[in-house]
Amino acid sequence: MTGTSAALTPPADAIPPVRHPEAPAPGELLGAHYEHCFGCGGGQPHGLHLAARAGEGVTVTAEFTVTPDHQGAPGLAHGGVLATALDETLGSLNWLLRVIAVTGRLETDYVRPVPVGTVLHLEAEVTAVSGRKIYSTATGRIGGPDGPVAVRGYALFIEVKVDHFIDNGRPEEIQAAMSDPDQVRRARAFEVNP
Ligand SMILES: CCCCCCCCCCCCCCCC(=O)SCCNC(=O)CCNC(=O)[C@H](O)C(C)(C)COP(=O)(O)OP(=O)(O)OC[C@H]1O[C@@H](n2cnc3c(N)ncnc32)[C@H](O)[C@@H]1OP(=O)(O)O
Repeated sequence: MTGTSAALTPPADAIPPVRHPEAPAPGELLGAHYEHCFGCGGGQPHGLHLAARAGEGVTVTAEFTVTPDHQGAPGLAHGGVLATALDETLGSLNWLLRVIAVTGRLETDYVRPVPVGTVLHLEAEVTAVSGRKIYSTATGRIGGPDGPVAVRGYALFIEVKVDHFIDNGRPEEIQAAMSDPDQVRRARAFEVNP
């Protein structure tokens, strides 16, 4: 059974997404948005280390290898970890719009169990934009990029300003991030770009 809630149906006045002219070229790795991100950061030993790559239009592909740290049942990936992989992949799409956005709603279908040692091949696209609301979908396959579908995700991201993080994050991490000029420059550049 699949299907999404009404909250994930774009309104009638939604428009197709527009790839930002300075978005990374198709095929380019996007890199981590934050070193300590559980989804993509290199500084998280048990994190997903998910690597996303720009695709054509407003699409990305990504890969994530399930390790023993990611188990729920013996030898199988935890559903919450798979949701994280979907969330991270969907979130990376906003890089191509050059917009800072956070997940407002995420819905998932779990179609097949995902064993430890599996590479989850993900693809995602933005389907519509309405003001600050960004609608997107993702699919995760096992056994190769054209293998059987294991998970699907449907999301609504909401555009925010950098202040969202500054106002709500724990001061220790915010101060560390603010003292990283690359992190601040990138975030501010995204914020002011039309
Ligand atoms: C130095 C610092 C460096 C910083 C460097 C940053 C790097 C870039 C990091 C990115 C990180 C990504 C990481 C992976 C993606 C996550 O995992 S993000 C983390 C998980 N998400 C969150 O923590 C978000 C928590 N929620 C919130 O903060 C607030 O609810 C939100 C989402 C910002 C919305 O609040 P708001 O701005 O007050 O907006 P609001 O008016 O409530 O809603 C706007 C619209 O969205 C709709 N909406 C909002 N929520 C929902 C919902 N759940 N369902 C349906 N509709 C909704 C509203 O109905 C409204 O619709 P309209 O009335 O406009 O038609």
